[in-house]
Amino acid sequence: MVTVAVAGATGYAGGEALRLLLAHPEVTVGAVTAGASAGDRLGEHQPHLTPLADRVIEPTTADALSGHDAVFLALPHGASAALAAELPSDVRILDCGADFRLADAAAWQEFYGSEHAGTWAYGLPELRLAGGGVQRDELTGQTRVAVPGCYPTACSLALAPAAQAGLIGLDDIVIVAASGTSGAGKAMKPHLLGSEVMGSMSPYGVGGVHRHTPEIEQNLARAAGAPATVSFTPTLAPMPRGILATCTAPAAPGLSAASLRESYEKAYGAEAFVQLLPEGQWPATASVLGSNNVQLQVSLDERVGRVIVVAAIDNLTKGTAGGAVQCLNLLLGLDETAGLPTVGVSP
Ligand SMILES: NC(=O)C1=CN([C@@H]2O[C@H](COP(=O)(O)OP(=O)(O)OC[C@H]3O[C@@H](n4cnc5c(N)ncnc54)[C@H](OP(=O)(O)O)[C@@H]3O)[C@@H](O)[C@H]2O)C=CC1
Ligand SMILES: CC(=O)N[C@@H](CCC(=O)OP(=O)(O)O)C(=O)O
Repeated sequence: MVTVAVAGATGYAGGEALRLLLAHPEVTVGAVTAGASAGDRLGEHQPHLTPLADRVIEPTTADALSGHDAVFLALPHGASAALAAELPSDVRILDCGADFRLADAAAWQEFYGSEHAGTWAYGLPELRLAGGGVQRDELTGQTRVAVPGCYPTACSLALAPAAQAGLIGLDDIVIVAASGTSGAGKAMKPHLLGSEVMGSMSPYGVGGVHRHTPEIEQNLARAAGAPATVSFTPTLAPMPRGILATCTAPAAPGLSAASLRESYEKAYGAEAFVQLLPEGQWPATASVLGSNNVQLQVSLDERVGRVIVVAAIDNLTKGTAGGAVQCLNLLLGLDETAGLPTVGVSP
């Protein structure tokens, strides 16, 4: 058994990590830590995590987190670097925040407005890479992993096979994605009040300013082996969980619908968590909730010459905590699927 501590245990990402870790056959949950809620019982904040209801939340310090085989950091952006520096180098750290996701320090500065902390191995195992590789191979032997953002998980897995195979143009990629409100975390924000969100959908971060834009571009450039530019527009949907990403790009000259589909079958046919749906069936967030699955459908709009890929994930499972557990399994040499649900909870 390995012991895993969770920092940010009272938040949405930390809570989902604990839900999954409690069901993991090789894991014992160690320290649970947070910020202002330190000293409370975990059950006051995460009543669904019944086996841990009486655990007392500890302050988030290196002392509380050290002595574990692995640590999940589910803290606000900017909190990870200082903590990670204080933890022994052999402790596996899975950072659910953004601090170490980008390789380009200038892009970090532009989109996050702070000093770049560095770059860790990127935790999206199924990401296809130029030259025929796959990101999972780069995770073996690592002790520090940057878990992807929720939108980049859905959007990158949607378009990477086409980018890798040269089936799309890289300079006119357009993505519109809807997210459930848990993507924004638990902290109170006026635009997330129930009366603002229920029964309404609205865009935010419009005009190329959302911080996931450079992360998606980075992933697609790695898949294609050439720079990619993305117009990304997120929208807020009146549901607690789920992301539905509609991704389109110019089709390469002469591309047929059959060869497009074939390239996705080839890329993801052996993946446990990525399912290309049967022709005519479209992804829906309700079909993936609570599971670590990514459901995809591809189409060729021959009239305008564009490839369309639609992807659905649960932002808290595959989009954060499930992705982190998947990476933990790889770091530990366990079955990549250990402890991870592939069955959802619809409706
Ligand atoms: N929600 C999502 O879908 C996704 C989230 N992420 C990332 O995961 C991380 C956590 O997000 P999320 O769970 O949504 O956020 P929440 O706001 O729901 O939770 C934040 C957690 O961090 C703790 N915390 C806040 N400030 C401090 C501090 N100064 N010191 C120690 N602990 C602190 C909070 O504890 P307390 O209760 O005591 O305040 C809480 O446990 C973020 O980096 C986010 O970007 C990544 C992908 C998707
Ligand atoms: C609905 C909503 O607000 N979603 C969040 C994305 C959450 C996510 O993936 O988080 P990090 O990159 O912050 O880790 C947003 O758009 O900022």
